[in-house]
Amino acid sequence: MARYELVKRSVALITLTNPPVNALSSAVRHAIAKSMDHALNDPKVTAVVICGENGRFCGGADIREFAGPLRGPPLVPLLDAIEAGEKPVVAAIEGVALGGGFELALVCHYRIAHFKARLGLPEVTLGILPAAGGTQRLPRLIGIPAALELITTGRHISAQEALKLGIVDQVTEQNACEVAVEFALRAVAKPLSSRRVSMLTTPCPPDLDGLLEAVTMQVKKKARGVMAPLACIQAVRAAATMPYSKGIKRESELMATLFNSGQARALQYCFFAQRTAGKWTLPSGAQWNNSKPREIRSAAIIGLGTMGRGIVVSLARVGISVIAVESEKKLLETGKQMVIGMLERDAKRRGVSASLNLLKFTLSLQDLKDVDLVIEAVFEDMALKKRVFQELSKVCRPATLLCTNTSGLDVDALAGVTDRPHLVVGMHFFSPAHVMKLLEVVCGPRSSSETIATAMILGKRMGKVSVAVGNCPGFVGNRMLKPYLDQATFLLEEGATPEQIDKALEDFGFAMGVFRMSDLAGLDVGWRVRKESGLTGPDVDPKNPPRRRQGRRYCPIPDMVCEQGRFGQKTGRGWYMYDKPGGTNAKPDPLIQNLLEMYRSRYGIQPRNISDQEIIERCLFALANEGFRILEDGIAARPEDIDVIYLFGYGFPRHGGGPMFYASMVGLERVLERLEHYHQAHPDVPHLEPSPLLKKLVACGSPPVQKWREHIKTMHSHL
Ligand SMILES: CCCCCCCCCCCCC[C@H](O)CC(=O)SCCNC(=O)CCNC(=O)[C@H](O)C(C)(C)COP(=O)(O)OP(=O)(O)OC[C@H]1O[C@@H](n2cnc3c(N)ncnc32)[C@H](O)[C@@H]1OP(=O)(O)O
Repeated sequence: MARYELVKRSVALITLTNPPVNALSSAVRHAIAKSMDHALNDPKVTAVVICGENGRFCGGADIREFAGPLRGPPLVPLLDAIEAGEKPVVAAIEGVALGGGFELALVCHYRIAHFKARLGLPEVTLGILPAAGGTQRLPRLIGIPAALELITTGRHISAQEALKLGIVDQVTEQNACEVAVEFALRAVAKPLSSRRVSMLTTPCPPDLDGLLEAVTMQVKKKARGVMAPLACIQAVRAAATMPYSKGIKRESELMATLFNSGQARALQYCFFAQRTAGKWTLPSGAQWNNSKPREIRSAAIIGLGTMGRGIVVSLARVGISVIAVESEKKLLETGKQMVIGMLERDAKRRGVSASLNLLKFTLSLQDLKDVDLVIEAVFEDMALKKRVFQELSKVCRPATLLCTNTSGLDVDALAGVTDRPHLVVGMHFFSPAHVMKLLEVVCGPRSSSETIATAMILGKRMGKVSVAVGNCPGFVGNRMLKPYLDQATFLLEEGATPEQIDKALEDFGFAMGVFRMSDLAGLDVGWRVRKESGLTGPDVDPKNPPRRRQGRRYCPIPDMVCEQGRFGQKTGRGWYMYDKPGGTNAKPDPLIQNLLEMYRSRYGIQPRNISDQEIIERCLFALANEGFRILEDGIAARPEDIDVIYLFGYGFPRHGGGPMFYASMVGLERVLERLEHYHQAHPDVPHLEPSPLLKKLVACGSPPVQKWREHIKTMHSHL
């Protein structure tokens, strides 16, 4: 767990050896304590260097240990002892120094960083705070404003920024351990008192209260209802107003309030869920670590609408040559100018040059014959997509992968019109595709493991979180959206307003309420889908009762809104009104109020007061209920995948963990009971009927999310 060597005859080199990130597990803490004791008591040793094996200093505390009882030497006294030692200790930071790893570096008397190293205190992203002295030492070292920013955001910084801030003493392009050993030899016999960060006086800004107040407001606005950043601010205040000995106690008290909180559990779950999601498996045994992806050097995108443009940018900025195809000259020219603008702005922001030389724009599919992979991003129309895939089959070389960006159509039906169904896969990007991190990789029954592996790795290369899902209408994300949207519109019928529903969801932590989100996405998309599926429009049988379709409750209000030409932000009117078409400032619209009132009186609905609790329960439990069905159907392999999709694609708050984790946190028994209650009240809404898997899990004692898989007996996995 830590290697101890004597180098240059008098320097003790302590190397943390806990792959992959040298996390500070109890065994590592024990080994550090033992090694330090040895070094400080060996008269041959004049200085100490601490580094990490495999070019990684330390990724912080072992997060997996947080779920169990605390064992091993506690970190704070261990780190205090290193700082208090009478021999100079130098941290040789390569790779990462994060969280507890950064706090370990802060107790060393000197810090040498490799120029590629990254440092940071990301604890806040895990729902906790840097509780090994980080909130007390960093402000003393770099001042309150900079420390506050780093601690409340969890942002990683480069070695160069760390040098500028005064966190590290030297940045090197050479081997950081070797440089640190030489540095340590030079530090022998120099006084250490000024190098003990906990002994420094925190440089205080003139208006400390004003600054803390401003940061508190900022944090509350950005992360509504999230506890950890607020606790971080209080801990930093202690660093400014208390001696270290008291400040560290305050840090520990604040940590105690966070450590076992639901938010911390949810955020730590998200950390691992995100990493689990990339580990796809198929019933055949093929999986992420035994399937070889193809190397993709060139790609083509068909369609330069909003999605197509975002996909071109995502590919080009990671060095893939892209041929972009449109059907008309004018559309091609407009798309080209927009892509170039997006790439230039993106490059400017990242301080690199725009990779415009990788782009080619064409009207001819014939130009695609040599590309490695094609992503179709044309209009959401099955017949059109089929024509494109047939054409691609003829044009592209036999080994070219054919992908579709459909948001819910049958991927296998598209595969069926090609000469290579095994090379067809869905790559469902989320709008705007160059910004949103989620990629659903839709595995058709005939998609080969090599095809899936290639799409998954390509997503990762583009900086996306790729999740493998099965092929069914709407896949995972959009399939679950339907019951969620339905509940929101039923609540409108019953007496709620769009603002009330959105506020309840935003207070819960969603980036945007359901109606604001729909306005942003465009209301016409769903309207067209409903018309195509016979739910609205001229094809609806007039004998249909007005608020029922296909044997279940149906709310026509969204259709009525669209009939008025209100398609959301793009038309300046939707569920809300905006200053202008394309405006983003949503204001309640009295016309919508009128529409709702007229609608209710027309159907004799007596509006009632609806509580926020009912809004949250009906929307979120219906969402999770569909998630359970998706697991039963084998469309998602595990609840973590569903949660990751909702976290990265639909703005579900991370501190809620995702719909499935949230259901488990509320308690499956309670979710079941509430769904039964609401289904009894609304028997014509099948989505409220508790799914068999939910019932089964409750019958099995409501196991934790990570164990649900053991209870899912899927006969026909789509993965
Ligand atoms: C009433 C009760 C009172 C209780 C008081 C309790 C007091 C307890 C004392 C606490 C002291 C606090 C100490 C400290 O302040 C707290 C911390 O340090 S929290 C941890 C902070 N660190 C991080 O957040 C870093 C997390 N890791 C990363 O960001 C990345 O992994 C990385 C290091 C940048 C590397 O990225 P990649 O190369 O892309 O690799 P992966 O991310 O895929 O990771 C590989 C592998 O490693 C696992 N892993 C990574 N970090 C950790 C970790 N810190 N602990 C455990 N495991 C980790 C990751 O899950 C991957 O695993 P795999 O998927 O391969 O199984």
